[in-house]
Amino acid sequence: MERRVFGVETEFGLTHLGRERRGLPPDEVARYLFRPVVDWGRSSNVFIPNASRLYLDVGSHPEYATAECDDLLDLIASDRAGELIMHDLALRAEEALERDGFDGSLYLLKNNVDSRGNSYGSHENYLIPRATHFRRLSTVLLPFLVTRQVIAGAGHVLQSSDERAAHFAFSQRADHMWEGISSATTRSRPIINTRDEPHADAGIHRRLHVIVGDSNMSETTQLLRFGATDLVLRMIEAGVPVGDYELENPIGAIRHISHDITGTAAVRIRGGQELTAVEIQTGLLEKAKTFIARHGAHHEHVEKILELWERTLEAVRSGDHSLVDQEIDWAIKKRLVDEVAQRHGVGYDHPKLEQIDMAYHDVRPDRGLFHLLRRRGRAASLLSEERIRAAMMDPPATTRAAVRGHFLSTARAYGAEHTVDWVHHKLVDRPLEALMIKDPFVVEDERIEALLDKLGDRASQLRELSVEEREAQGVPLALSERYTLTADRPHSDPPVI
Ligand SMILES: Nc1ncnc2c1ncn2[C@@H]1O[C@H](COP(=O)(O)OP(=O)(O)OP(=O)(O)O)[C@@H](O)[C@H]1O
Ligand SMILES: [Mg+2]
Repeated sequence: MERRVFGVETEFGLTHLGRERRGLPPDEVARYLFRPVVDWGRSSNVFIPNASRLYLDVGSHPEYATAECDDLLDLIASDRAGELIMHDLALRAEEALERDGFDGSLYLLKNNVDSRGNSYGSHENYLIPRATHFRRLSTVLLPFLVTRQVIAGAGHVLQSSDERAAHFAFSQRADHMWEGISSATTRSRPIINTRDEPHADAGIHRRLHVIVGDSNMSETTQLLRFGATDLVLRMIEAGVPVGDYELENPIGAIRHISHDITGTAAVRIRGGQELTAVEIQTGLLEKAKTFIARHGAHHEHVEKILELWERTLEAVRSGDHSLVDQEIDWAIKKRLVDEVAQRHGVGYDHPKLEQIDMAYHDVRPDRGLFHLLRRRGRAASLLSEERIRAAMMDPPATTRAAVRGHFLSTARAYGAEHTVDWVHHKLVDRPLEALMIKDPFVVEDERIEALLDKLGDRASQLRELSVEEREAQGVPLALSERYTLTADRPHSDPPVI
């Protein structure tokens, strides 16, 4: 595909530590966290003005799903905005908890395993042509995803078990995957989920749902993760030969690879050959380089992605992790963990190191260890704070998210009850005029404008609020109103006779 739509869903871990007493259980804390969301949207499943989705299912892992993005930096900005939105909610929840007599600290972690061993996800969504051959997904994409952890894993301090001693692994998620490709999400947790919900024209497109990834803190790692996956998909879509790396046992392989930080663990390819993760990734990288040399770069970050991909593989191959220890999560984290281990003369089985692993993912900017490292110049970034803050409020401009954001903001300004999802737009008073946008690349829609026109004369009545005005609203920034009505509400109460 020339242009592709991307989206990431992040589930967060939540812990409340009481100052004197035990903290509240996570599901209760999650309800506190989502109180402003429910007040704002009367539901714990809402689309917010930046066109992304906030969602609290039963249980305790609040989720943020980015709006549809067709630009990788927009995608990373929207995902990072999600962290700040959750952080904003966490600060308010902490205050509310305190008011109710539950003093203590709330920890919101963008990671994939809690201290009790539960796993939660970071799901990627890629728009792909319906015609993409399923077989190529299992022969090329699956081995790519199984081995991708060596370039994009978040790193993990694994405690000792019956089978092995405590050690540092590439991935948090690898030990929690149970199947290669399947339509189930929770029970068997597959690497690629085939549940067919394209949120697009099902005759043309599919939404590829990848649920194997680790949540990343590092923006550069995210660029590599999404960018390299996009490149592999492009080669699959173009039908070019990419080599056959179909794995004999993808789930055995993903664990085996994760647990061997030297990158030398070999996995068996169907047919008997044995290859290491670095060899498989190098094979795919070389094909991608050739593909780009022949077809040209399709966006401005391709060169950077290829360069970082190569350098990361070199870091694993040579054992010289300093090649990427500011850009790739597992290497940034490992350097920190190793320094602490050395300073205290302890091994990976020491609880302190497990704590550091967790604290790396703390989204709180003034407490999280990743953020601390970034401030100290030990972790690279790609985006300015302004861009991330803007992404908390504004939808991406180049996909239908722009229409959704505009629809939502306008309907709210008029106090008109409405419902939206990825595809639908409806004013509750006009149920017969519900509108669908199946093409995710649409950025304007006359039908929606006409529907919104029925709310009143927008040109003279709506005034866009400045960021300062929106900040002054006393609600989380992501939930602030974008417009105010300059005239009286057109739908005022009916006259009393
Ligand atoms: N046509 C599309 N192609 C690719 N991604 C899409 C498309 N439409 C929406 N997306 C993205 O897919 C993600 C959908 O997230 P959502 O959590 O709603 O889906 P889900 O995981 O299938 O549902 P649930 O979490 O309820 O099981 C979002 O990040 C969104 O931006
Ligand atoms: Mg989801």
